[in-house]
This record gives sequence, C-alpha cells and structure tokens, in this order.
Amino acid sequence: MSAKILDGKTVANALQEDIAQRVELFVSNTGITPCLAAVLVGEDPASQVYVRNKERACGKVGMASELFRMPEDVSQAELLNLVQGLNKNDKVSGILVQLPLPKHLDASEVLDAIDPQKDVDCFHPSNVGLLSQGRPNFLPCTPHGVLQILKHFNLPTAGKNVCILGRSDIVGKPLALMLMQRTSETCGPDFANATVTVCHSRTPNLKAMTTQADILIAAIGVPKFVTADMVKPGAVVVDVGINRTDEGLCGDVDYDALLEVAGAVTPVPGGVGRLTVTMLLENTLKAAILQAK
Ligand SMILES: Nc1nc(=O)c2c([nH]1)NC[C@@H]1CN(c3ccc(C(=O)N[C@@H](CCC(=O)O)C(=O)O)cc3)C=[N+]21
Ligand SMILES: [Mg+2]
Repeated sequence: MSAKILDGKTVANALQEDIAQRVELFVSNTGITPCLAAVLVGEDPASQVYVRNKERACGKVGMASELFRMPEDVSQAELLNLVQGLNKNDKVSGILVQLPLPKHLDASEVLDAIDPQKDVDCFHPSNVGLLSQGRPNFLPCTPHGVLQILKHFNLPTAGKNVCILGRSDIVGKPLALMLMQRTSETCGPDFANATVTVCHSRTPNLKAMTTQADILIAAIGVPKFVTADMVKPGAVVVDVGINRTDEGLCGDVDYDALLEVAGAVTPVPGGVGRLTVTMLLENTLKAAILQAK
C-alpha cells in the first residue's frame, strides 16, 4: 500500500485564488485595502521565516502587510503600547503577534490587549469563547487549515474517530472544539461531527488510542513521534508538526514509514503550514469586512 499525499500547496493555491478575487471586490467596493500588521520581537530564525511567508502571501492576494520589529529586550509596556496603537490605527485590519515571545514578557497580557475584531489568530478569550459556543468570529488558522485540507481531498470527519495528539491553545484544543461541533461555518457538517479524542503527555497506552483513529492528527512538536505501528491501516494522518532537526525540517510523524500504512498523509513542509498562512489571509479579509461595517 502507498498512502495518498495530501499536498497543501495545491489547496493553498486554490484558496488563495478565491481570496484574491474577494479582496479585489472588497477594495473596489470600499476603497480599503485589507492590511495585516505583524509584530516580531527578537531575531528567532524560524519566526523570521514564518513572518516572511505571511508577508509574501499577503502580497499574492492583493493585501497590504506591515512588519513591526521590536528588539529582544523590549519591555512589556512598550509592546502593549505598540498593540494599542495598532488597535486604533484604521489602516490596520488584522494584528498578529508572532509567538513565542521572549520569556521576560507576559504573552497572555499582550494577546488579550489585541482588539477582538483585529484578532486574526483567534487567540483572544472572547474569540475563543465564541468558537467554543459554535458561533465563531474568526476561525483559528492552523485548525481551519486542517479542515480545508480534509475538505479539498474529500475526507469527511462526520461520524469518524478523530484522535488529536496535543492539547495546545493554538492547535489541539481549538481543533478538538471545531471537529466536535455540529457543523463547520466554512466546510459544512461533513467536516464536523467527529468523535474526538485528545491525547497528551499524560495519556496512558497511547497506541491503543491512536490505532482506533480513522483520522490521526499530530500536533505535539516531537520529530517523527508517530510511528507506523501507531496507525490503523488506511487511516488519514495529518502532520501539524514542523521541527528543525540536523537533517532539516521534519514533522511529528515518521513520514516515510507511514507511507506504507496510512491511507493518506500530509507532507512537511508543503502540508498544513501552507494552509496556516492561507487561513490568516482569510481572517485578515474577514477583519477588514467587519471593520467596514
Ligand atoms: N501568533 C502566531 N500565530 C501563528 O500562526 C504562529 C505563531 N504565532 N508562531 C509560530 C507558529 C507556526 N506557524 C507557521 C506558519 C507558517 C508555516 C509555513 O509557512 N510553513 C511552510 C514552510 C516552512 C518552512 O520553510 O520553514 C510549509 O510547511 O510548507 C509554518 C508554521 C505559525 N505560527
Ligand atoms: Mg507544512
């Protein structure tokens, strides 16, 4: 058996074409160009790559982006002041504070300071609350990207056992919320209605859980953690991990070994990461539309 490769580039390109058309229409109707403000603190090389990818993607769909760089030793007050300025700035539709922040800063306080209408990451407690109640303002980028990949390749989640490895606030937790809802705002009921199991570092007998899964989603940040024996033959495996190792970029799954067992698998790079950036564009347009009202 050889797994189908779920190429994120194809999906991202298709969605970006659609976003570009809606951006063009919005600009011609309102005279407003949606603009993403990205805040980058320090010089972390991975963060620089991601922020550059985000800026490039904005340009591709006809949106503006502005990068705000702050030194590694910026104070909490200075960073909060920057965010408050961006909240008030009418030219800025969406605000993204790139994580992780240096340890001396209180990330929660910074993220909570972002205007919920400009919170394109969907990290603000009011947006997380709305998401958990099934009436989202924004959909979080990476979980939404996972749904869009599954939708593109016609791999519905309704009635399926979905196992999520990882309980982070950025991926595992919001993705579990979205998959257990009755419907998805953008992908419909076929891409919701799952039986969701969330596993983490304190889960006993992990393999007994993962081998039950029709769809296995890895978001733990441990290179090649998911091995072939953990996967039910024919299962769909979505790899959200991006780990920088001596041998280069790799995901949370042992990709080569899984090709022989899984029914379908996402590559890294070129999988979910592409969609994370694309769904950020979607949210920036959404933010601009909300603010034009
Ligand atoms: N406030 C905030 N929001 C985020 O959404 C956020 C964040 N902080 N901090 C870090 C994580 C990680 N993340 C990625 C973005 C792009 C790629 C991406 O472009 N991936 C490409 C290329 C990867 C590469 O070449 O390094 C791919 O997978 O093909 C991956 C991961 C967003 N995150
Ligand atoms: Mg990727």
